[in-house]
Amino acid sequence: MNTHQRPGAAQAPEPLILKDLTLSLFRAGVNRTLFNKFDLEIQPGEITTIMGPSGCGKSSLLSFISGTLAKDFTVDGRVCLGQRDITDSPPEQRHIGMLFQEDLLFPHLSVGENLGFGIPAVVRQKTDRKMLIEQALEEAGLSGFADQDPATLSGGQRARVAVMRTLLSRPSALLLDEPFSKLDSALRERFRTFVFDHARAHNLPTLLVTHDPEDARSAEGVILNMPFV
Ligand SMILES: Nc1ncnc2c1ncn2[C@@H]1O[C@H](COP(=O)(O)OP(=O)(O)OP(=O)(O)O)[C@@H](O)[C@H]1O
Repeated sequence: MNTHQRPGAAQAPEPLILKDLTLSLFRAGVNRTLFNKFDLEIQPGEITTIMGPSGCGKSSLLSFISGTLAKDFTVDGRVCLGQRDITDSPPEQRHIGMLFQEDLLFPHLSVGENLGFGIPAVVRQKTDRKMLIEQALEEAGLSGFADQDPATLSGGQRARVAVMRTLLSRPSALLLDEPFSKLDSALRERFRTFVFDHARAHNLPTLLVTHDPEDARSAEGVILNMPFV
């Protein structure tokens, strides 16, 4: 798949940068440091993988980047998109796309409505919403599915809709929190390729967290192993 600028794309791609991140948790009288002066830079179109066992802090790192970290944590450090420091920005202004283990499609909306949900107003003004949805469905191999109820889709089809919905929101970076772990092995292989190809085609700096070495190998980027402290 070639890198391409999509209609209505918001801005030039920028690296995702973490500077001097220290993240700790105080619980039952004990202070536990998950990250200590951690630095990371992911260029547009690159996929970096962080691997580590359950509970080491992978999801917490993604929450810090997306602005949804719980108040229980003590944090120091900055997160930037290129020159833009977004550390203190509310989540909705960060434009960070996320994919999780669960596809989180809205059950009360059709497939097309799910896809249309996140399209930013600025994109809708410039580009026909229906055309964007149809284009996304085609890319997901789901042409003609717009009016369908998400519950009628297979797991793989739902997963592809979730990816396209995230991309339609025009994110500046993509965070992947074990999005492959609930899929069976044949589907997993194909879905990995689908996600990684799209992340690169959209020139997104992408951070994958996983405990599966095969996910990390397939991403074909830098692999970092936790714990770091
Ligand atoms: N809101 C919270 N309040 C207190 N502790 C939390 C909170 N969220 C996570 N933790 C703790 O922080 C630590 C890191 O959790 P996190 O979910 O980031 O790990 P993880 O590496 O993503 O694990 P997994 O692979 O199981 O998802 C764990 O000890 C967890 O219990």
